[in-house]
Amino acid sequence: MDARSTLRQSMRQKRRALSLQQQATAAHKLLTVIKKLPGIHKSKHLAIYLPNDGELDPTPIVQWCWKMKKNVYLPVLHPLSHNRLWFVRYTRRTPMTRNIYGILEPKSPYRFIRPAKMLDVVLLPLVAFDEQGGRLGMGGGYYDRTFSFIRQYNAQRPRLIGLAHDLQKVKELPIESWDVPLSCIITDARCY
Ligand SMILES: Nc1nc2c(c(=O)[nH]1)N(C=O)[C@@H](CNc1ccc(C(=O)N[C@@H](CCC(=O)O)C(=O)O)cc1)CN2
Ligand SMILES: Nc1ncnc2c1ncn2[C@@H]1O[C@H](COP(=O)(O)OP(=O)(O)OP(=O)(O)O)[C@@H](O)[C@H]1O
Repeated sequence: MDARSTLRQSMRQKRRALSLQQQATAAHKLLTVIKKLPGIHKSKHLAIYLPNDGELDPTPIVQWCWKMKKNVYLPVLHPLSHNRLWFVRYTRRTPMTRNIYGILEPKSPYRFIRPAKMLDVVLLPLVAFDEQGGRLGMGGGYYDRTFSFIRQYNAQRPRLIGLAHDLQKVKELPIESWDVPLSCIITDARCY
């Protein structure tokens, strides 16, 4: 195994070891930090995710967005395009199904897709990060491929925000040429 996958395994194990109570506390602290982000109140279309594998739980943010009448979207594995994501509208009534990784996603997504370029904010889950902007995801390159247009066209939208538990911070990660730039990383403790 290379260094990246070894680190990925150990960090995933670390976050899975958190108790339900620790997860719930982290999720509520996260919402507090998110609400203070400049610009978040103006955003209308936010892509979020449903937690898997011990990830920092953004469901309080989903609830808050619904309450504030903001539109929430979830990543859906693209059925044709290799390792890319679609973003599909998510409401309390959306029928759900599990994807190949066992993660819940909206069923029959076709009617409610929003193009990635038309999202305001994307909250994406990280496996590890450093204070210099280096990051590690699950290894599929799904977000990198889907948002490669940001670097390509120097696009101002959407704003990508990485989410992770504070304990997923490492000293240094190499930045790869395909890594899409994040505007910040938010943990249960603070904003980097
Ligand atoms: N909550 C959540 N949703 C998400 C992501 C995510 O990281 N978190 N994704 C972000 O990309 C996409 C799914 N990507 C994923 C990539 C790999 C694995 C995974 O568990 N891989 C297995 C190996 C699976 C196999 O090859 O059969 C593993 O590493 O153990 C899960 C999700 C879209 N939705
Ligand atoms: N824009 C792209 N075009 C083609 N391949 C890409 C692109 N972005 C990433 N990849 C490939 O995807 C693979 C996974 O990348 P990496 O290990 O950085 O995943 P990751 O950090 O988990 O990404 P993500 O958080 O986006 O899922 C790499 O082998 C990389 O070559």
